[in-house]
Amino acid sequence: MTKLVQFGVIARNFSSSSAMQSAIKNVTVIGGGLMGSGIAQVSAQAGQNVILVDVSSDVLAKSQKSIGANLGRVAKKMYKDKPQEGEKFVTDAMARIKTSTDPSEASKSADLVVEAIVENMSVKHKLFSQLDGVAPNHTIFASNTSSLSINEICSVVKRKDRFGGLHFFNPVPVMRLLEVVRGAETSDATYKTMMEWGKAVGKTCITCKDTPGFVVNRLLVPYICEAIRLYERGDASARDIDTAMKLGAGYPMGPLELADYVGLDTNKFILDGWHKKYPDQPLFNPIPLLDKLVAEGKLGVKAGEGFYKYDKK
Ligand SMILES: C[C@H](O)CC(=O)SCCNC(=O)CCNC(=O)[C@H](O)C(C)(C)COP(=O)(O)OP(=O)(O)OC[C@H]1O[C@@H](n2cnc3c(N)ncnc32)[C@H](O)[C@@H]1OP(=O)(O)O
Ligand SMILES: NC(=O)c1ccc[n+]([C@@H]2O[C@H](COP(=O)([O-])OP(=O)(O)OC[C@H]3O[C@@H](n4cnc5c(N)ncnc54)[C@H](O)[C@@H]3O)[C@@H](O)[C@H]2O)c1
Repeated sequence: MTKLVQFGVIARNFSSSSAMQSAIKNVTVIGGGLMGSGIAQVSAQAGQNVILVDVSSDVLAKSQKSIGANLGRVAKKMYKDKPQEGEKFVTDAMARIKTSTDPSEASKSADLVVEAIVENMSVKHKLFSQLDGVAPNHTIFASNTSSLSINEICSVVKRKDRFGGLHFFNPVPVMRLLEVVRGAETSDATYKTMMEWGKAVGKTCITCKDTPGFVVNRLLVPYICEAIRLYERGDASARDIDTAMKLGAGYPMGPLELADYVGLDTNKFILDGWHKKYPDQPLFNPIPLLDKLVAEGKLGVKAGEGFYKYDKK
């Protein structure tokens, strides 16, 4: 029995110039959280058929709601004076997204599988080894990992030449960068297809080696961690640290606001993983305050509280 559920009522034909530039037509996104829902949205916006997968149907329902709202924001801008066309844009994109709780079933017709599940090597291994046996031969596998090694993630699959990293940024519909990560065995053809697909979904792509944090997170995560340490020492208030970096360095968000936005659990997963691998690097040392907040369930915006309090969505 198929577990695919289509949302959006009317499926209309869609042709977009961006969709024509990519060999990828069918994308399966695994993980329907913060990142997966954004990746599903930009893929559908670009005219691709998307299956969004999560273990939780509640998460999928929440994703569906947020994708609808975010598409509405995009449509408002794109079709300022043409609300009917804006409405059609939203309906068409929504109709291209199906949801599923069965990763194997959902990968059977995929040209590309983008994984955006929890930042944990053994959970990612379990998923990819399961999918390797069921996805078609030509299917490219990609991970949206923030910090784990692409070579290590793909060690469990046979298709190492058809595996790479596609690292998006939060919020996916807004952030223009995509880091395309080449593993040791990623083929030229796979790399080229990933770059073309990235452009087709509207991103500016850069090429990264499989090094910890690639480019952005190798710089950004130690910066966020230093801000948490500064706050933990009592050197300044959270508000003042954030104001300082917004007004003094021109960042759109301060580091503690950004930590809440990314998710304190994700920040902790990244730091713990790097500390384990590189115990002599003091920038990667554990931070007791971060550990405490995560243990208390204060994971940031998504939990309603982190360094700050938020309205629960
Ligand atoms: C850890 C990981 O591996 C890597 C990461 O992802 S690190 C995190 C990277 N991300 C960042 O650094 C984000 C930094 N923050 C920002 O750029 C900005 O604060 C922000 C874009 C999130 C919000 O901007 P802000 O001006 O405060 O709010 P807001 O006015 O609501 O949004 C700005 C625009 O984005 C749009 N927008 C915001 N969120 C959106 C979403 N989820 N979907 C679609 N559009 C969205 C708004 O409609 C608005 O558009 P407009 O200016 O044309 O009207
Ligand atoms: N949060 C960020 O700013 C950010 C930015 C770039 C990359 N990333 C990376 O993207 C990935 C996802 O991060 P997120 O912030 O979206 O996390 P999230 O917690 O918002 O979402 C993860 C989702 O994956 C689901 N899931 C877990 N195991 C699964 C499985 N086996 N099969 C299907 N679904 C499963 C969970 O139910 C959850 O809904 C992580 O690897 C993270 O490091 C995060």
